[in-house]
Amino acid sequence: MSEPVLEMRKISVTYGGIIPAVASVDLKVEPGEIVGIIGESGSGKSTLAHSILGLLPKAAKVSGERFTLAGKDMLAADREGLAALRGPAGAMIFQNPMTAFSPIHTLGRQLTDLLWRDRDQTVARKRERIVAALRDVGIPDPIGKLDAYPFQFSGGMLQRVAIAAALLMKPSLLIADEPTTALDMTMEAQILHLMRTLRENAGVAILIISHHLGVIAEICDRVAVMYAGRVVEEGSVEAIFRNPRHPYTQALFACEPALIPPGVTRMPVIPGEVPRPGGIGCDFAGRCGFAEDRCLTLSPPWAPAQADPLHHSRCLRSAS
Ligand SMILES: Nc1ncnc2c1ncn2[C@@H]1O[C@H](COP(=O)(O)OP(=O)(O)OP(=O)(O)O)[C@@H](O)[C@H]1O
Repeated sequence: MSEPVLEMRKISVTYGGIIPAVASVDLKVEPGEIVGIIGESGSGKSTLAHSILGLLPKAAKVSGERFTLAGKDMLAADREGLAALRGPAGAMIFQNPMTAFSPIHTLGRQLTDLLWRDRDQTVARKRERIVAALRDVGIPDPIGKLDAYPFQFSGGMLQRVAIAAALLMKPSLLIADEPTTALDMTMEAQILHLMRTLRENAGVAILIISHHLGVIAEICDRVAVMYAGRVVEEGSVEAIFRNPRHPYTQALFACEPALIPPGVTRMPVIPGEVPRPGGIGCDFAGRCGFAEDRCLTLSPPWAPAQADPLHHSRCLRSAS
């Protein structure tokens, strides 16, 4: 079996203090796999994504047992080493594609700059690669677009260019942080279709973060649910959506507008706020409708579901 593109074992991240924003996370992404991360605001999704690409602020500390990206040891790498891995090992696309580009340079210039590593290639060869990448993501008249500026594109078209930019560097892992949140539904469907095509044609693995459960259900093979810096449930997309086991995952689904039954007129919310991790017992106990006394004092184990050993959750009720 081939090596995972990403492997994190007991990885924690702090922003300088002692309370972790990401706490002892285990996560694997296999080649060509699409893995989704869901969770409320503040649950640590972006911190996790930024740790993979060495994009955390200087004061942040990453620790744990094992952290590899495309076979490279991320725990052993210094800031320069992590920066060197950005591009060839992992690349990221963001919610707002406008922020990914400089407003004052043409796309041709900005995409050529990304190929600085390929010093032995002529300008003409780089141009050919850029035009091919833009064509691959469905940009019409790619040669004509090289002299255009970012503001001349719609949000959806610019997100396509951002994906082309990421793929130009042939990354093993593409990280997409809310890639369709700023787009309308038609554009969203096109971008999701594009990402699936890229996985099929280029074999790129994708880690996608989204608040939008419909996006996750549509595109992912596997899903990890984050709460207070931890992964509290993980399994195939079918397992998570058909049979969510953790009360937090169930609560997230109960708040998803598309899944609310007809006749319910008030939008449900999960009461309370995401706590900082590291307390005693289960981090969700204070907000959980099923909490028992033991949930306040015992740490829930990471336990597989009886019917599906690849579906895990971190809850005393589902473990017993
Ligand atoms: N630069 C930072 N310095 C200090 N703390 C931070 C920093 N960035 C994030 N945090 C804290 O880390 C925790 C996790 O935040 P993070 O942004 O990773 O969550 P998230 O799930 O991505 O949320 P959102 O969906 O709103 O982006 C939060 O408590 C947040 O306040």
